[in-house]
Amino acid sequence: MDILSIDAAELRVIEKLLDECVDELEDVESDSALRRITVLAHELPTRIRAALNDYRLERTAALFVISGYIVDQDRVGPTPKHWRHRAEADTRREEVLLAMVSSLVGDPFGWSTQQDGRLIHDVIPIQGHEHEQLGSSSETLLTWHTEDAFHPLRGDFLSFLCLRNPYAAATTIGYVDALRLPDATRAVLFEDRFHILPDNSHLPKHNSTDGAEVFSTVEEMHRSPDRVAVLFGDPDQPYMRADPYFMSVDEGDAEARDALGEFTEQIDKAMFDLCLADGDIAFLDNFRLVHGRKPFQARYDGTDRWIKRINITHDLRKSRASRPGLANRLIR
Ligand SMILES: NC(=[NH2+])NCCC[C@H](N)C(=O)O
Ligand SMILES: O=C(O)CCC(=O)C(=O)O
Ligand SMILES: [Fe+2]
Repeated sequence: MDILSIDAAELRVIEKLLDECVDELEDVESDSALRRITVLAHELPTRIRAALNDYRLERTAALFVISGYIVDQDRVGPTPKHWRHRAEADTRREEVLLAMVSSLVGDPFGWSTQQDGRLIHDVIPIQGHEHEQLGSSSETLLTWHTEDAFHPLRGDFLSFLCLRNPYAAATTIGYVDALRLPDATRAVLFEDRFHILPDNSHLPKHNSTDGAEVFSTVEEMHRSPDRVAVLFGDPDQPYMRADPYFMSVDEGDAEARDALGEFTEQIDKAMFDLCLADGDIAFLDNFRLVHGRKPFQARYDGTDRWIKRINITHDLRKSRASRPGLANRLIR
């Protein structure tokens, strides 16, 4: 992992930039706000812009953390009980900051099938979800995964801004570099022999969006998932795509099953903890690492862990046919 600690002078530049623009950017997720934020990001301190450019080009570790931003806990207010209630909180400043740094790595996008089509997600524990395989779970291990592994248009990167994490609940991280696989196993993982089902966050029951129409693509992926590869790209320095909890192989394909088992075991062994603290901004390379979250005890009293999350793509054009318009960042 690489870390950049914001120094006092840099923090002043960031705060001033936010002071000047946050009030005018009423709807952070609107097309006009996102375009303005992308331009304003070029006024961030040079060291941050340089580090994010190196990160975007994979010259640094797959996990990159910027620490030292200070969250005004009083202004932000209590952690909402559900992401649907996010409007009750005043987190526009943090959303603008996260969108700004994210735009230096690529372009933020979202899914019309996730969190009611919000571009900036809230990762908070939700009562009743304790044991679900969802970001809103708590008491159960959130098994490691590539974010939106099932989808060919999944993000290149993910960004998190931690608003609070009072009990230091751990995000887990596993690097693709940790793999030491025999050539034969590696070769199998490079072949299109694996199914990945859509994870539960894309189900209609975890959205309040009216009309099932936006879910039809994901439902089709559920009915007949494509066969995909776990490893791809350079044979010696591959990228990965996996979410074992939602994966299977064709019946009778013992070779693929064993290769997936070996892969999963090695990643399991190499996983390490990342305990995000207030104000930490983390970038996760969705091609070079997998991530999950350890169990924790939620409080539901307004003091719970709260992370803002954005999906980032290198290339919005790839999803153009799956978005209703140029100005719309939501894939359906
Ligand atoms: N292995 C898994 N649990 N995968 C699903 C991950 C959770 C999902 N990304 C969410 O936002 O809720
Ligand atoms: O809570 C975390 O640290 C990670 C959550 C996550 O991976 C998810 O919601 O997909
Ligand atoms: Fe995730």
